[in-house]
Amino acid sequence: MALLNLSSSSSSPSTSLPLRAPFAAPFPKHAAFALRAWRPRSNLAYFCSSIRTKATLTIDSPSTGGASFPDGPPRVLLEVKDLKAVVRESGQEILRGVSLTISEGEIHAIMGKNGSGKSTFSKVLVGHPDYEVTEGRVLFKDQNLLDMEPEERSHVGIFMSFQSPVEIPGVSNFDFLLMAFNARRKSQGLPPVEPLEFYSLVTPKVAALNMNPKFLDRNVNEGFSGGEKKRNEILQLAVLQADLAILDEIDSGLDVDALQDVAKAVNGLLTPSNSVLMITHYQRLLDYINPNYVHIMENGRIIKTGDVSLAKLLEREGYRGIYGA
Ligand SMILES: Nc1ncnc2c1ncn2[C@@H]1O[C@H](COP(=O)(O)OP(=O)(O)OP(=O)(O)O)[C@@H](O)[C@H]1O
Repeated sequence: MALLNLSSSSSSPSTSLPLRAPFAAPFPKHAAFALRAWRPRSNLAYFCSSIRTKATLTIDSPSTGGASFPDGPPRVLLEVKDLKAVVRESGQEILRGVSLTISEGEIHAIMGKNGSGKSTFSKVLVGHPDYEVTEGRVLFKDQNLLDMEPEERSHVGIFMSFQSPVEIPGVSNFDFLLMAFNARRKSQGLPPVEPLEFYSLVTPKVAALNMNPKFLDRNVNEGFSGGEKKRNEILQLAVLQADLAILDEIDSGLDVDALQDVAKAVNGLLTPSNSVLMITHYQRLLDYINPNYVHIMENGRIIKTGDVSLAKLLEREGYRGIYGA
């Protein structure tokens, strides 16, 4: 069992958290879950705008037409087939057969009315305990994701930014990031980094997000405004990185400047081999993070897939326009 050291208010470790124990104290259930859903990667990320022009051969979308791949088609990262899931407690079916394929270097956006199942889908992907998968399959890098514990999912490369990031009283942002970063290193057989070295690693990322460095000393999300929480989520992603970043409404609660900072940071993390799945209600985010594919979810299924013009149609005409299209 991996043991992580946490301090309550400074960067010097003092208490231990058993990472593998499900939702172990002292973190609230969802905080521990969130921690385990992260997967950092040690290589330096770099921006490659060319990924936005890549297309996949596996999704029926207008933007695949005529695509050619001199180096071969991009590798499929995530393949979801006929995924059905219920709320564990009540048995209520929420996902009713979701199918979606994401290849390396692609940005996918999921849009849909309130309650259509978008967040549930993303939470099921990271193994949220509130839901039980009843049918379907999910392969991530050719491995059966559904067989994995949430922690393993983070180790194989999935990060999720939650719609409502949790507060973790008594744990500083810096300690939390360091702990998560070192947990990942441990899973890769690497030695932990010391706080001083980590400080040099994290401060440029804080600056890139236009965050006040004082946020590193504050307890995780405690007293943060909605927008500050969202920036903080992206800081976590920037530090930990992932092969697949699932971003659930990162644009909600952001002012115009914050939206640009966050979008810039996300764009800066993209490489030809990683991917983003973002959930959003609004076209404005897609102006900054340009998706290859836009999916519309309705009643627990993806009912339409297209390019960014689908989001523009939605903005113009609402869901009536989509259903009639
Ligand atoms: N743990 C749960 N217990 C009971 N109902 C749930 C649970 N999780 C999801 N649901 C229900 O499933 C439906 C889909 O919820 P979900 O949060 O996935 O929707 P969404 O598309 O993300 O909505 P929004 O755009 O409003 O965020 C909703 O009716 C919601 O109430």
